[in-house]
Amino acid sequence: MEKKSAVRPAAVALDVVDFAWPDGQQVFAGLSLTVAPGEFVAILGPSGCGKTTLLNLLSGFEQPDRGSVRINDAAVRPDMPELGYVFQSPQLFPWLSALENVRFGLRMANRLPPAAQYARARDYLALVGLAGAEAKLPHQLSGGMQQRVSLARTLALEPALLLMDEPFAALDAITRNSMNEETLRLWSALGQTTLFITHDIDEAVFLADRVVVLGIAPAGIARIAEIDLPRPRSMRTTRSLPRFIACRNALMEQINLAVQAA
Ligand SMILES: Nc1ncnc2c1ncn2[C@@H]1O[C@H](COP(=O)(O)OP(=O)(O)OP(=O)(O)O)[C@@H](O)[C@H]1O
Repeated sequence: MEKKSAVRPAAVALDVVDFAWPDGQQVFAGLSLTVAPGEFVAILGPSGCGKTTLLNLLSGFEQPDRGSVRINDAAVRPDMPELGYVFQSPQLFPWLSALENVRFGLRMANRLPPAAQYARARDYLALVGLAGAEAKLPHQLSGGMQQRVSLARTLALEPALLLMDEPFAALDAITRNSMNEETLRLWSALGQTTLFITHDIDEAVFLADRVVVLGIAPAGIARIAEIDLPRPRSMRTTRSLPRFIACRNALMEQINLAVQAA
């Protein structure tokens, strides 16, 4: 697929980050992680280990008590144009068409005249496989299609860093598999740095260049696994590779150890 944009992917650096909630619960102590421009990193870990908190720190919604979170060498702020988010629920406006939902972010960013906003919104809807669905309202779309609209809305802003918080957790297994392939197709076309939170070990291994396993808070990073499976990846071939199976079994073991250690 042809590149749609000249996204310059962002570098991410968390440097010895401490974070506790106001009630005193420590989630991270001395957490450090760097993500290279264009890298796809999955964050995996048991429930309550701090995955969403980590994303909130990376997006500047929460501030560390100590240490720093930097995007392209600048302290992160929630309004940075580099940042794009995709959440578990598509969060579409029910009264706006698919096209207007995608255009919404562009309208808010106010960087393009209206005709160019519509052109770009159409482009990104087509890119996620929804050409022809422009006029549909969210309730006329399946769950998977709604999540595609949400993805198109975020991608249309051409973020340098895409933060995805369990984006496909609410979808059925078949739709989820096709969204995983779609995510890789879009990532290789657009090239943005991506951090993808998931509970699902297979999903993490299938998608990522590296999988970061978090232990129960405040353990921080329990393991970082390099996933050197060949790209492009597909469900059918990648998931049956012996290396895929070995990698996911090793990660499963690691997560079990993290849970037992808590
Ligand atoms: N706003 C908050 N105030 C106080 N504690 C919080 C808050 N949000 C989360 N926590 C606590 O911080 C810890 C980490 O929560 P977080 O939601 O980041 O975990 P998670 O790994 O994303 O969990 P899950 O996989 O279940 O979504 C948990 O113990 C949680 O109870």
